[in-house]
Amino acid sequence: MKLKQDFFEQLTGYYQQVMPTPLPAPHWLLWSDEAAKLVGIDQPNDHWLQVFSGNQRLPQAQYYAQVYSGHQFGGYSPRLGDGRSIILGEAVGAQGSWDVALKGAGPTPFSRHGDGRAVTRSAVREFLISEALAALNIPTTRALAVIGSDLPVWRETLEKGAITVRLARSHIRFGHFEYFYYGDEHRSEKVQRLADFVIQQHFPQFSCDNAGYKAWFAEVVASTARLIAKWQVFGFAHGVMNTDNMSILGDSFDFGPFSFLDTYQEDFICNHSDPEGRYAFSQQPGIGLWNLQCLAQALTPIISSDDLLAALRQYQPTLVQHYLQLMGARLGFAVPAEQTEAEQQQDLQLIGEFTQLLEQQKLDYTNTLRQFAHVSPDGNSAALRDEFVDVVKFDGWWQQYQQRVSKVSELDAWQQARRLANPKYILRNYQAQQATEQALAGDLSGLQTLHQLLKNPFDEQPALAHYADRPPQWGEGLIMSCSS
Ligand SMILES: Nc1ncnc2c1ncn2[C@@H]1O[C@H](COP(=O)(O)OP(=O)(O)OP(=O)(O)O)[C@@H](O)[C@H]1O
Ligand SMILES: [Mg+2]
Repeated sequence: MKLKQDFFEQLTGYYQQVMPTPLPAPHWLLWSDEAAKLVGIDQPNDHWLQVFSGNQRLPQAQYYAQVYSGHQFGGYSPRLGDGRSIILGEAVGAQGSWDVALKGAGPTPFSRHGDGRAVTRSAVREFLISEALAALNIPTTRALAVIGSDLPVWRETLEKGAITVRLARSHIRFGHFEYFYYGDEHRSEKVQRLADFVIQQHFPQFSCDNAGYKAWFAEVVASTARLIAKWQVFGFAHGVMNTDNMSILGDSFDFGPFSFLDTYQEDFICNHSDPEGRYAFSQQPGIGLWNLQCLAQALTPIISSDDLLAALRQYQPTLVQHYLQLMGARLGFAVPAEQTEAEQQQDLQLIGEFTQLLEQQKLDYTNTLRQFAHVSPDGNSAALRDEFVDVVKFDGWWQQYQQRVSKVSELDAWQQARRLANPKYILRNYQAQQATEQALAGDLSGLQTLHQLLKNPFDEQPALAHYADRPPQWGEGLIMSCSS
């Protein structure tokens, strides 16, 4: 692994150096060959086990925790920072560079009252969802490995400590900009330096001047809109969309109480600490905009209000267009890039009526959509229709749908395209929970199977078909605690 230190060298004052606290008797729980390849590591061995558990210093690494702040559940927290994540530098890979971070590596100057650790349950969930989202083509940080230990860590009960080795194209969050905007007497200069760094590292097409800043922010708005469109399309609820968990590159970032929808439910809340549903599934698009508005405020020293507002106005149209194109692909009709508003409204209505039916009839979101791979839009709808209890309502919808879908000349190709747009497998919380309990009892096979399964979510994988079954009653729509 070849590391460079651009953030460390260029942004003194934006982090503090700190060494990991050794993790006693570490062992591998999970390893991603795909993620390892991104950073040029061949395989797990004892050297990497010692390095990633923080027990052995990697000579070419710097060890530091970044400072940031953020709006948490609507209120501003002026100083957060990496309280349990330590960054080693940027690994240079064939397809770009990746920050390498040890999440759960012990206290840092930003830990406040926390212990700097992560528990196995949450480290495993972060790993599985990172790799699962990547396989669904949803922009995300990646996970290289999870390292387990017997270190006692207290949450609601006594648990075991673990480290996720996280790879991120960048760890810079909206909250980084907020920290220097609200908290630094040299705010203009500090915000500008950070923006220059992001542009030079990730947006070489833009210059570091007024026109470049404006174009860059428009791109941040667009990538955030595209990301959240994808979450809505695949039924992914993030759960803690605080501005300190929003990546400046529009990648899914920080996985706590997240959940995919099992049964379709618009107002599904996956986070136990969010009783009012600020981050409910249906609220995500609006919260994405709210968060971008916070970022825009922090960028006022370098971008005019008019330019910021103009960029923010593109958020909703970008999100809607992206959402329609992807939902069109799932349902099997083409959505042109340029649609009139009336056409968009019609498509939104057709899709909305379908999801309403799913909600009314308490159907599984993923499994029902997968049935589009088994229907013929010109005729046989049985595979899909059989999912519904109230078939009369379904038939009404199907008639409208048939009018929207163009004549299908090659049914096999059409169905194959539906298979590639509608995953058979998603990460279901209860399955992660079961596999983690098994791993804590010493048997890693459940975790490995789940990891394998989620790498190829669109494949039938007949031997593992039971993973696509609806959850048992106890495991349906599990609401997760925030403690991790
Ligand atoms: N166990 C802990 N010890 C110290 N600090 C913590 C701990 N858990 C969370 N924090 C800090 O609390 C803040 C909010 O936590 P949040 O759960 O959003 O982040 P995280 O999961 O720790 O990390 P990241 O956002 O890097 O994925 C962050 O500053 C985080 O570092
Ligand atoms: Mg966080």
